[in-house]
Amino acid sequence: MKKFSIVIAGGGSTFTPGIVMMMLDNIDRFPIRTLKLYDNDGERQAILGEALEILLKEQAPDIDFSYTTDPETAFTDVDFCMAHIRVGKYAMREQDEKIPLNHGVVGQETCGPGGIAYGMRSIGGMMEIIDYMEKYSPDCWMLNYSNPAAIVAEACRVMRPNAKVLNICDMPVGTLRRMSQIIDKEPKDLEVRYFGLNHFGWWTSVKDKEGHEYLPQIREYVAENGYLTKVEVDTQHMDQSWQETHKKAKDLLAVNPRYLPNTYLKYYLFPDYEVNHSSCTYSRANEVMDGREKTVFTAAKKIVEKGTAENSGFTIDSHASFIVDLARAIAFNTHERMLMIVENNGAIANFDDDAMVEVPCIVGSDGPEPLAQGKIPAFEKALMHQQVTVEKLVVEAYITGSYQTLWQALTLSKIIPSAEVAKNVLDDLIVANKGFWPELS
Ligand SMILES: NC(=O)c1ccc[n+]([C@@H]2O[C@H](COP(=O)([O-])OP(=O)(O)OC[C@H]3O[C@@H](n4cnc5c(N)ncnc54)[C@H](O)[C@@H]3O)[C@@H](O)[C@H]2O)c1
Ligand SMILES: O=P(O)(O)OC[C@H]1O[C@H](O[C@H]2[C@H](O)[C@@H](O)[C@@H](O)O[C@@H]2CO)[C@H](O)[C@@H](O)[C@@H]1O
Ligand SMILES: [Mn+2]
Repeated sequence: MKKFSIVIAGGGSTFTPGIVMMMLDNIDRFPIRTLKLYDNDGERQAILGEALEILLKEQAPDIDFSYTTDPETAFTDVDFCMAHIRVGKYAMREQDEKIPLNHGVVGQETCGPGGIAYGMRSIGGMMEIIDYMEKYSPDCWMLNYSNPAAIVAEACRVMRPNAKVLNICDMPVGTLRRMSQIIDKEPKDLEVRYFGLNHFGWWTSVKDKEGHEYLPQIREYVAENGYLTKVEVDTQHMDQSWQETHKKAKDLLAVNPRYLPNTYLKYYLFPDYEVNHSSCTYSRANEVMDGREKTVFTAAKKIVEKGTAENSGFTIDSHASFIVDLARAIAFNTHERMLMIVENNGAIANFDDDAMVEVPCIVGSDGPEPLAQGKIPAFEKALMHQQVTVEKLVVEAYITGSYQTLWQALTLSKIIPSAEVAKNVLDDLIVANKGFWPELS
């Protein structure tokens, strides 16, 4: 079988060790000859790079491993770029969450003003790595899960329409795993129908391969418990705040029992509840810095200190195996059915063609082919239209440098109560994001 050359962009990410371990776990399905880490923060990346070098020498000595901050070295001779960059890192995520909260507005990584601020930072970073990929390895595909994926995907559509970038999110994968636990099945036994935007959608069907529909059974469970399951396989997302998120799906279902909701809809439908249950001084960014970031970087330092990765704290991020499924779909034309963020073009019959939507696709060597999801009802359609317009305005504001357009984007966000609050939040975000956003006028 062909062996592939991979670069991980955002090599210093908290997810890098888990994803490398997951790739090693899948090496028979997806052989690797070269693995490179690329980051623009050499110091942060080196901590993980040194540890992974030791681990790979022990567990996969045939793989040519390296880490670099030099784009040419990183992007030359690569087949796939797995991209998970966070422009501004956790320090800026903290600002994205706390600035809106100080104005009484939801502060969240990818939704509402936090997501808009993050989007304005991510667009430049993403275009930069896409350009490196196209310059040094024109045949390479980028599998992107850098956030905010909805805004990044729209920016790719407008700014790099021909680039080989596939935008994907792990949330539908994680939620399907919870659903499969609820009905005592395996995710691979199930086939779903789904429509929406990234972090903003609904499952309309969950069937087994024989065609049995499980949506009513799952709905009954979610109406009582949300997606909180009894057997926990996802240790990372059992922090208190994530438990609350999974539970809150119960209230989302009460508003709209027709379909099964994406958990992040809670930020749009229950913003007042979210603000009342958030802390302006200790947000999710703090939870992650004190949790996942500390755990991963402490484990890396220990490996380097001991000179061995035996019994190391690095764990396989097995839920991320969808990344290998996606790479295999492209490399081996497997026609895997996956939820992807793609240009609508009729997949949702009564929604704008040029909207970036999240729908099931069949993925082969030429990329994703969206599956038709038919017409959607008025309630979901109106919510989606409002949100997708926010995402489009953010990209327009980035390109034109228009303060007015970004103010409109914030004003239109369902999470923000008025144009006045939108302006106050925007003015604080501009100060905090100096050097990361284009100058607005
Ligand atoms: N879509 C999904 O399903 C999903 C799931 C989990 C995480 N994520 C995303 O993955 C990314 C990484 O998350 P994390 O929590 O591990 O963040 P992190 O801060 O630990 O890692 C991100 C890394 O990106 C680097 N970086 C920033 N800008 C860069 C640039 N222009 N070029 C190269 N490297 C750059 C940073 O230096 C940092 O080392 C985030 O965008 C996060 O939102 C997405
Ligand atoms: O707050 P964080 O940094 O821990 O997570 C934010 C990410 O959350 C989503 O991904 C979750 C997924 O929903 C859950 O089921 C589980 O499997 O873990 C994932 C994160 O590893 C979301 O899709 C991402 O875009 C967010 O970055
Ligand atoms: Mn996501």
